[in-house]
Amino acid sequence: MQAAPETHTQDFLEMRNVNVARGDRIVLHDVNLSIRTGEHVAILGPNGCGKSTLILTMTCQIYPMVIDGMLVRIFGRERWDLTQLRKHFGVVAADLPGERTAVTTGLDAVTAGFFSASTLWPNLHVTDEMRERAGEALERMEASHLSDQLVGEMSAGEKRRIVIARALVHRPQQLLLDEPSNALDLAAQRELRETLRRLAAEGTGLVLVTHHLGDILPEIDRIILMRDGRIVADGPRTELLTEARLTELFNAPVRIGHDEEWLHSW
Ligand SMILES: Nc1ncnc2c1ncn2[C@@H]1O[C@H](COP(=O)(O)OP(=O)(O)OP(=O)(O)O)[C@@H](O)[C@H]1O
Repeated sequence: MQAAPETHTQDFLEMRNVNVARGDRIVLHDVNLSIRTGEHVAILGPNGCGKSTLILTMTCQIYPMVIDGMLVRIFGRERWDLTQLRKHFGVVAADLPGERTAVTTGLDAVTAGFFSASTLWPNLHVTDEMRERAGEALERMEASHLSDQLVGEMSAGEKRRIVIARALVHRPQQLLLDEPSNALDLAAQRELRETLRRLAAEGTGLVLVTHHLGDILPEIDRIILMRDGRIVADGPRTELLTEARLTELFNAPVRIGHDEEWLHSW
């Protein structure tokens, strides 16, 4: 059975006057941003411009500087118990979390997502409902056949499906993905795009950080361009995904090719 995402009537995100320091430097400056629940957004910008920091701020893994007028509201609330908040969106990390046993299967790795753990350590209390929902998440990723396969023996593309399934166990309505196609071969990139399109069609909002225009699904209509820790443009793809805008953003010549609704750059 396919699980529908949980529905939220509140905006996924509202940020006002957000400044974030890392180390002894301010790396996000005066960010103002709203994202509706279920909205699809791609964030682009040169290395080090603050994209991952912005995602970490959205997921409350990093906190902004406390200044007058600063606001971060997630699903309508400024204060969250983090364990509760994690149930409301899914975060697709670059890889599965590090430590696991030699016998961690696909189903174990996905079920461990309920505990933000790398595997099902003996002290974790796994309920039948958790196993069932982990099975549903694998099904949604068309990855049920990976349930019993050892994670250590999976290909990069197969592991990426497991990583996304983990992020889906709480049936989130918003999924945050930071460079999801990194290290994937051409077939696995294609699989990933098809997977994300399916999730988008089911109503899961995608917030995607990427360096590859090919990752920007036709469903993603809103583009945010960042440079030097600032949002420098926020608007429709037709206006922002142009050679002129990207050449200016990356300070280097960017050429864009079109293949129906898809773009690629070189
Ligand atoms: N743990 C850290 N401690 C101190 N500074 C950091 C840390 N992580 C990142 N930074 C700095 O914060 C700035 C923004 O980094 P961030 O990772 O958000 O950029 P990014 O746009 O995601 O880059 P990339 O495209 O290379 O992944 C960079 O100048 C980086 O050097």
